Amino acid sequence: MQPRIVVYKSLPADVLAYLREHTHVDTVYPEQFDSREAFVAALAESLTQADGAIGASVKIPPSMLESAKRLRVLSTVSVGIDNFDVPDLTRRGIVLTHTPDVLTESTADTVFALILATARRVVELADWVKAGHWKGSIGEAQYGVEVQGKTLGIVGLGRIGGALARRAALGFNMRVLYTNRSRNEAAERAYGARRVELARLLGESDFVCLQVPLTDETRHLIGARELRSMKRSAILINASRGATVDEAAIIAALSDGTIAGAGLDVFEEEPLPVDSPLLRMKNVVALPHIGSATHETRHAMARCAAENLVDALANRLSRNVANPDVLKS
Ligand SMILES: NC(=O)C1=CN([C@@H]2O[C@H](COP(=O)(O)OP(=O)(O)OC[C@H]3O[C@@H](n4cnc5c(N)ncnc54)[C@H](OP(=O)(O)O)[C@@H]3O)[C@@H](O)[C@H]2O)C=CC1
Ligand SMILES: O=C(O)C(=O)CO
Repeated sequence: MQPRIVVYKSLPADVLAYLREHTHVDTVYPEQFDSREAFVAALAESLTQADGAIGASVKIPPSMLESAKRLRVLSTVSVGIDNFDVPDLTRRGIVLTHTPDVLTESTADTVFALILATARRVVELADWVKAGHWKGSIGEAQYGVEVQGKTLGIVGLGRIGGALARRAALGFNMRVLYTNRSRNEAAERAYGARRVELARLLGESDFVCLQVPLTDETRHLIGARELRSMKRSAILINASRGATVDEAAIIAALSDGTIAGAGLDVFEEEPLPVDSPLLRMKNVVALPHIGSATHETRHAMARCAAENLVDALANRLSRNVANPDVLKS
């Protein structure tokens, strides 16, 4: 008998067809429900009958799994795994798979787009032109700051951080500093990246980019104190998860000139509430969590997650397992 799965995010037709070839598919999509609560309740109910599930952007806490006695595999269409309690999944014997690598380059592009957009005030000035304010030669009031030759601090130099370091060092002749718990020797060799303490990175960088996973250790890693230790001319870029930064602290720091600007792809609450002060700040470029959002990358992520699920259900997956300890039990 084919394993039974729940698909809780719409997937490209060919990926869904692939899943239907190998499994019995049930679907529960957010857009079918009037409220988020109703969707989550329906998902929890369908997990009770499922061997596996595939989707993204939904928190799946232990409480949702109490009655999911058959569940063996959760496949997230993302590299980030902060929607799950990973040790709890391991205790339950549930394999968690994710999609590293396939989104690395497109996400690094988004980060670099935020660096350039904030430094050169691209969004603010494009809006200024559209509003009919361009009536003569531009002057200092419209100048931005240089990116090339500056110092880039990467908090979390892993796969995406490495692709960012490559763009910065080889494309823009930037000096690269980073903080990781362990050294990234490949990035040190290839891009001259230098591992330093967070305090030094914050104090010396012109652009501080967060690319750490969201964990208990990294939640609110950047708060009021850290923002105060940055240069007043510095720009903060966050394309990791909103909660790696204390959003109230960043709003205060941007309002009082503690830092010069921010490029944000992720927020503590998503979608960003329409009354967020961030939306009224000229020195903020806010994006709707588009780090990996190209047609090509999103398709590759869906395909990767589907293959992860099918292979894990067949007990033949050794790649892309976020809790490899589960395979030992
Ligand atoms: N905006 C978007 O759309 C996207 C956002 N993301 C986010 O980016 C994150 C990173 O992805 P990816 O580069 O593939 O992941 P990697 O695991 O390759 O890189 C993460 C890096 O963070 C470092 N790190 C982890 N914990 C800490 C810590 N406590 N202190 C300092 N450094 C730490 C790791 O080094 P070490 O272990 O040595 O500390 C590692 O170098 C994802 O988890 C996701 O949240 C990813 C894709 C798209
Ligand atoms: O993969 C992730 O973790 C994302 O945030 C979306 O690509």
